[in-house]
Amino acid sequence: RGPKSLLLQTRPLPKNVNTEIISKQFTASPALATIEYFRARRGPFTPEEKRGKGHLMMASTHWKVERFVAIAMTGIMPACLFVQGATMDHLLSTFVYLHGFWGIDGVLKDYLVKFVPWIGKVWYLLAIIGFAGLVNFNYNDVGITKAIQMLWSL
Ligand code: HEM
Repeated sequence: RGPKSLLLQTRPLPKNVNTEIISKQFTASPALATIEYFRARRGPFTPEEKRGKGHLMMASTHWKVERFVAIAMTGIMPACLFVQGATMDHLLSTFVYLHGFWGIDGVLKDYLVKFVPWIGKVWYLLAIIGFAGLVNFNYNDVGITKAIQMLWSL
């Protein structure tokens, strides 16, 4: 976001913001500001951002959903070996795909969006095409579990 980055803004925060609670506002020399520009943004976040303005859910709720999905995968992965079929294939693909999607999405948002603002749209497009491919594979081929087993037995 260049010089408009929240980190580099010097305008005062709204009166209702408790600066003891949120991160200190950034003020620095141009040299330090350049270094700061290349760091991933970890705040200060505006109250609107914390509430998840423009998003479907609060960031903390999203974080919990991500962890729920990651933990669920530890059960779904071995379960697929014992209970096989289309339902398990779709469950496995959906959970692993969601996890991988959010994982990469987070890395892109933390490190790349700042330099390539449209990268998120490319990622969403790739992700939709990729997921469609997986669903197609589960419907019209041996399914993801069987495919992994076949790969292992090579
Ligand atoms: C049961 C297996 C797995 C578990 C329990 C698991 C768990 C986790 C957890 C807890 C995180 C968050 C780490 C953090 O925020 O500090 C994470 C990040 C991530 N995971 Fe997994 N994961 C598993 C398998 C996978 C697989 C199969 C993929 C690839 C599709 C994957 C891709 C990622 C990515 C891209 C990140 C983000 C890395 C980052 O932020 O630097 N994970 N995983």
